[in-house]
Amino acid sequence: MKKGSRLEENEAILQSLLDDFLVTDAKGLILRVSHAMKQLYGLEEKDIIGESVYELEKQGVFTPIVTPLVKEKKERVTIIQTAKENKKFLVTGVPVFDEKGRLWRIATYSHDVTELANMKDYLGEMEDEMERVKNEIQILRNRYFQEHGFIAHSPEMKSCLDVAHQVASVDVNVLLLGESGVGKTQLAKMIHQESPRRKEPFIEVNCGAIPDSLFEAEFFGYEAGAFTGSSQKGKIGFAELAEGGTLFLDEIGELSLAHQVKVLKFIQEKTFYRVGGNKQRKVNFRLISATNRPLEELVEEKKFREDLYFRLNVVPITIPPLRERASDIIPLIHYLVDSFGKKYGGKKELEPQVMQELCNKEWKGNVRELMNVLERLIVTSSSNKITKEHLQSMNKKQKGPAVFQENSKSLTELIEDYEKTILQEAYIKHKTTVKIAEKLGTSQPTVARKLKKYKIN
Ligand SMILES: Nc1ncnc2c1ncn2[C@@H]1O[C@H](COP(=O)(O)OP(=O)(O)OP(=O)(O)O)[C@@H](O)[C@H]1O
Repeated sequence: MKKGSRLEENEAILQSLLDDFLVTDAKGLILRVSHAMKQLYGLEEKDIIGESVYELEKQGVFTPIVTPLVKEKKERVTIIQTAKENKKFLVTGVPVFDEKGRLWRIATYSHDVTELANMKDYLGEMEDEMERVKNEIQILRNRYFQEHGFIAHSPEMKSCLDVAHQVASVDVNVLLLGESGVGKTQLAKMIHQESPRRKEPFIEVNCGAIPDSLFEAEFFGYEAGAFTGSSQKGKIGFAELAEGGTLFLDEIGELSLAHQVKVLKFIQEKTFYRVGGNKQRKVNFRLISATNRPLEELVEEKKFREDLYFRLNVVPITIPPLRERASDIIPLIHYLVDSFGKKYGGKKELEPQVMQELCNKEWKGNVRELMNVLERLIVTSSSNKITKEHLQSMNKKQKGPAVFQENSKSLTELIEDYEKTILQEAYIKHKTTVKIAEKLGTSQPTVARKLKKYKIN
């Protein structure tokens, strides 16, 4: 190929490049440009040949320029440049050296990235907007939960609430797991409140509190005169009461195997017969169940039916014990002190040491125990400030049997005090009368009577 035609070929290649191509000398004087210059920057070739890029930068044609950076670094440099009409260019400057290694030319090519930059800005704005909306939702949600008396500051509790929130709108079976007093019932109520069934009933059935022999009659109801001692009018059971709403089966782990079969059939078919009745009844409800027992272990031990477990366990939510979510304790204390203060007509305040001590407790009975302690502290303190001494004296009273003191209470009163303390502790731990009776080796009616007597609930 002849020398002339090689040059022509180079020129043709250069001009065919869609991107702008510009060559300056070492001082930044423009020697050559491609035709795309007009299309991209709106500049005529004849107007800028011989011009200095520094001058064009001053005039605001494009800024910043890559030339000084290439001169300084003596290597390829890429920058984002802004031109008129806020166009954005990705500009790369390449140094060309003479045979002595001195900077001779700077070749620059630019690529229009306006659209890309706009997209990036848009994306950035969208991300900011999303962040803002997310924060707003979080604030609204916190406010909603706070208004409904549900404190959730810890990440663990927040993630429980997130799942609860997600499943509230669909009729999926939810199984709430966690120790006694962690807030399972409260969460079940909130799921109901956020569900489309909120205007319909929320029927709570404490499976552990209904004596085995009465379960069917209580759960499915019975027809008039169905059995000796039954009401003449018959009775509607929990199953029927839940029509249209949410049926909350609390303490489901306490159900006997025989009743598990019946409940499973009922959950699957959503139909039932009242005791002594022959009319099949249909009911439409959403099911939430809860237990503080390790259901999986019970299944392995064949104490809980696997098929029922799978039915219930569609969406499990495990609420961690209070001791594992320390960041909930202080907000809970503030909330409870405030609401008990209002209930008992006086604003109370905890001394910092009391706060410290409460934060360090193990809270085996979880939020219920914390509530009981704060309620007792508030009710029994005569001053507005609850002190460490007050807490200690209350703990002492709770701990052991009272010892004999001159002019102390009568023996009956002392025994009653002690009995009350035992029942309070047992109630915090086991909640149901059936369970308490079992643990204390007494009958369920006795426990129910004594709880009533001592106003423990
Ligand atoms: N996060 C919370 N914020 C405010 N109050 C709470 C919270 N969690 C629980 N409580 C309160 O603590 C008490 C016990 O909660 P709840 O009855 O829901 O516990 P539970 O897990 O269902 O207990 P159990 O297994 O013994 O039935 C209730 O009075 C409830 O309102």
